[in-house]
Amino acid sequence: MRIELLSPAEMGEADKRAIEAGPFDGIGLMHNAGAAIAREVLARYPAAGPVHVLCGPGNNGGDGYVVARLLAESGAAVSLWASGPPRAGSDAAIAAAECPLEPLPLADFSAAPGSIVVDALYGAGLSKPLDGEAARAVERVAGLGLPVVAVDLPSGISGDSGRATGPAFYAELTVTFARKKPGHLLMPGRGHCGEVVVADIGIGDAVIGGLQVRTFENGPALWLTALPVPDVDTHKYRRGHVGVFSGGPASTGAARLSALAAARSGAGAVTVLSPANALMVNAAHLTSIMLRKIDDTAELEAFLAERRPSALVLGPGFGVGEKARDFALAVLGAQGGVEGLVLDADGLTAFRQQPDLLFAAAAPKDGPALVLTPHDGEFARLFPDLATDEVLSKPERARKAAARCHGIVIAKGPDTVIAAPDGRAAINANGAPWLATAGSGDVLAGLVAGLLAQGMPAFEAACAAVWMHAEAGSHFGPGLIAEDLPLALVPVLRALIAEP
Ligand SMILES: NC(=O)C1=CN([C@@H]2O[C@H](COP(=O)(O)OP(=O)(O)OC[C@H]3O[C@@H](n4cnc5c(N)ncnc54)[C@H](O)[C@@H]3O)[C@@H](O)[C@H]2O)[C@@H](O)CC1
Ligand SMILES: Nc1ncnc2c1ncn2[C@@H]1O[C@H](COP(=O)(O)OP(=O)(O)O)[C@@H](O)[C@H]1O
Ligand SMILES: [K+]
Repeated sequence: MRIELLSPAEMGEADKRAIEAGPFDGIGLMHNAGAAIAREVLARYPAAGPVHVLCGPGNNGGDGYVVARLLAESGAAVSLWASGPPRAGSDAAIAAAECPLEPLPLADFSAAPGSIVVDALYGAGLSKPLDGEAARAVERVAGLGLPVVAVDLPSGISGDSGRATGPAFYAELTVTFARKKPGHLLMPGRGHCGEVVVADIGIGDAVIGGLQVRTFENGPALWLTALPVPDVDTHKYRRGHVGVFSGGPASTGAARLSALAAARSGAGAVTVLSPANALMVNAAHLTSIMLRKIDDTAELEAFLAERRPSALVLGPGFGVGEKARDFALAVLGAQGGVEGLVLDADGLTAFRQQPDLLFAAAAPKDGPALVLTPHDGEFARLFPDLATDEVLSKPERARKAAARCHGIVIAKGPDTVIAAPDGRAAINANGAPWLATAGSGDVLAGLVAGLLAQGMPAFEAACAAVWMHAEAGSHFGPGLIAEDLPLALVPVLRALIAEP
């Protein structure tokens, strides 16, 4: 799988370098792009009524002129609507000159029911919200309920951020070129794209490789080789030991969900670290998972020294306060052995007044890795300036947050972004809304810790956990509750670790 996600600027650069490298010049790439779209339209809508191709003034429109010509040559009934002529001397102007159809003014756009729309108004070059005749065309197409095939991106959607700053088409199918763009995976863009097909238009892998892209679609290709598989001669403590802090007697379930997920991920041993007053309730619900009393920092330090856990989860159901801060700082300051700390939920909120205290503690390079798993609300508590910066895309926010906290940030949601301080970012797109259920995040936190404990590098562990969690949830589907997720991980792991 080709997992790089190209920003519109990187796509422009790829285009330029591909033209320099040959064999295709600009109009050659445009012919390939138009041919790929025409092929998809003919394959998917073989009995289609009239096809209406809407062309903008740039190269996205240029692709549209190629599509219109090819569909007309194949015998389809095609109408061409343009918002104005392409710039003289551009590739789009060549494509328009090659197209025998006379464009009608976009302002007059109308279509009969049963028609299909090819949206070639704006793609990578979208620079402002759609307005005027383009906005009206979006409205009319939606009003008529016509299926839309988008060229590169549905017009109105930013390829960088997935945002719709104004009206935007809802496509049934989006055909993009060379690689997906972040806007195909980020919300609301993903919801506008329908199915996304990536067409090869002659931009080689070497060209993409030369761009040093730092944004990826999350999937096994990004981390499978780092996924821990036990050696034949392993023993349970070599498979990693995870400690999960429990809250008080009325809020212990979240920690047990994390603990179960850590165990299912393959950690050899998991211990719930419980305050004395919650030991009985935890004991009543734990079997393979161990239990230990920890009420203060001294007891925590004794546990770290004696039992040498390799990763810890702090936050689910824990309670917000000084104890959460003290424990997190004690884990981050632990000498040797601890691979990582996953801070979730209350563990994040506990630092809302003094986020710098947390970030400074995570700064030393030889200390435990810090992984933060905020949903939008928690993100805003730790990074209020980034959360309210309307210019930043979700990956840009997560990257800046990761650099600031010296840790991995898992910015959760339907389009979870995982970012590392070194600038890598992955966008996850295999989730489903069934995952939006109480306790689902607790399972994710445990899963990350389980992988960290087994020695997986933090960015890869975070990406793998997010993908497996989403895969388990979307396979399970309707009726999912968080208790189901740890067991639902089993078939996902089995498929990933299957013998070749
Ligand atoms: N590898 C590539 O980069 C290739 C790109 N191709 C096509 O080229 C497209 C990019 O072309 P362009 O860079 O010309 O960009 P667009 O065609 O997306 O936009 C063209 C121009 O419209 C103006 N504009 C943007 N948003 C507007 C708005 N809301 N209202 C009014 N005017 C607006 C901009 O100033 C921009 O210069 C891609 O999306 C793709 O379809 C293909 O031809 C094949 C190869
Ligand atoms: N609409 C959605 N589509 C896919 N995944 C979602 C959606 N909404 C939430 N999720 C995922 O579900 C989990 C919810 O975590 P969180 O908000 O911490 O809930 P909780 O605290 O109840 O466990 C996250 O992994 C998030 O990415
Ligand atoms: K488009």
